[in-house]
Amino acid sequence: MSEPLNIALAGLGTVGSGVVRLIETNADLIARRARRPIRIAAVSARDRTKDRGVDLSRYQWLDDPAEMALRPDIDVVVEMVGGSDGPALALARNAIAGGKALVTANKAMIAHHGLELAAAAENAGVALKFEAAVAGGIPVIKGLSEGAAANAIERVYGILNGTCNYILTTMEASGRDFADVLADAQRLGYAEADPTFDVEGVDAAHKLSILAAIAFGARLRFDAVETTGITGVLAADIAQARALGYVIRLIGTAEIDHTDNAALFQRVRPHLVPCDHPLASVDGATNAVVAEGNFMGRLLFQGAGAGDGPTASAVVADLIDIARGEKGAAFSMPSHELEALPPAQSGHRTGRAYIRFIVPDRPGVLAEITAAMRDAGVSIESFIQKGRGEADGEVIVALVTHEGPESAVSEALRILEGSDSLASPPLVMQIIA
Ligand SMILES: NC(=O)c1ccc[n+]([C@@H]2O[C@H](COP(=O)([O-])OP(=O)(O)OC[C@H]3O[C@@H](n4cnc5c(N)ncnc54)[C@H](O)[C@@H]3O)[C@@H](O)[C@H]2O)c1
Ligand SMILES: N[C@@H](CCO)C(=O)O
Ligand code: NA
Repeated sequence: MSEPLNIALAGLGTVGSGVVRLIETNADLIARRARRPIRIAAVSARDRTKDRGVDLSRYQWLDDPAEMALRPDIDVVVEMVGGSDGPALALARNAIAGGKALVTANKAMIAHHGLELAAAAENAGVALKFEAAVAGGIPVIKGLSEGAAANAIERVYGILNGTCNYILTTMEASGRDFADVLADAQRLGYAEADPTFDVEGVDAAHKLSILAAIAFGARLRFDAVETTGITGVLAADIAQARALGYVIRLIGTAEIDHTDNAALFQRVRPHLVPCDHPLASVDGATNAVVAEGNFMGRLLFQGAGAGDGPTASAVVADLIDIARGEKGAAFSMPSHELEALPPAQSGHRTGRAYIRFIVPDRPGVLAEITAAMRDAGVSIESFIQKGRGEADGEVIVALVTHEGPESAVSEALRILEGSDSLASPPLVMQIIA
């Protein structure tokens, strides 16, 4: 068998210790499939004494991961520290500049600096791979950039954050509180170091921007993802949606808008999903990605989007590719060939929407809401008013619109803005077709 692929691991948390466990457990089959062994040459994390459930005594410990970039005996640096900038980015830049391949699970870093790192890797002639960064263990990057490579991708959308999906589906099944369920997701190792990235939709936006770049051959534009998280979703919304035949899921959607010149639409937002749609049965920390291509039709990728084992599986798959000598292009084509597409206007879009208001329980309120809808040209399909809401004297009013332009819904909400008939800003969720 050939020389081993020597790797250095930075970060030994949920993902890093999963990678050590996987490489140790499956060493033989990995060596056969990679046609050479994968050998851990050095490891580094903040705290050497911490019990991680893996025996690290046989690996060289580096107090400073920066050393990895300089060591001639290391072929690949595996970054599992996290954070868009700081030590992770410094390590990534130095590793590539030092001629090492880089494997990372860090979607925040790739979303912010992926184009720079890809260009640096191309110049240095080394691989940059990040399968674990999008939808954890699901090989969706490989699926899109290799399996679907012959297609023009028309749309890519799905459930991209395990923490939010775990929270929404657990709230749905148990009626438990948001905060209580979030604490569980953190305990299970699904949540980011800063869980606001999960619940505010930022983590899903990181992943969506990476997927969109690969799917459409577009320059990555994380800054242009329209992002709303799940913190505004009430137990009452979950119940209303259920009564109407839907569940609520945080969905990231990207597609090319051809209304004027080609533009890139990217949005993360809670959506209503019909109970018979494949995404409705995706629960817990499971992720699912749907990709629609002009020859392949609709593909559905589904699996564990977070957690040590599945994420490690994706990291080590990247290492096996590198061991086999497959460099590939980080975003499926050379970074300078990615097309610079402007962000699309969401008002061009059409569809049905759920709009929820919390209103004072007094005469005239419903009339004001329906008048605003009429004046903006929004046609209402159904309307639910539910008993007393959260606070005293307030009720929850939810409506579902007929198919129509999103710009009309925005106009209706603009008319209602600041009205004393609304106790708080309304929540709008699109309905997945
Ligand atoms: N947890 C998941 O399910 C999951 C899934 C996919 C991707 N990711 C990504 O993987 C990365 C790691 O996530 P995690 O959940 O394992 O995080 P974690 O907090 O469990 O582990 C981070 C590790 O990095 C080490 N570290 C922090 N600062 C360091 C520094 N300056 N130098 C050296 N080591 C340092 C910590 O000691 C720890 O070992 C993140 O980018 C995350 O977004 C996580
Ligand atoms: N925090 C992320 C981890 C996987 O990327 C999630 O909950 O999906
Ligand atoms: Na993946």
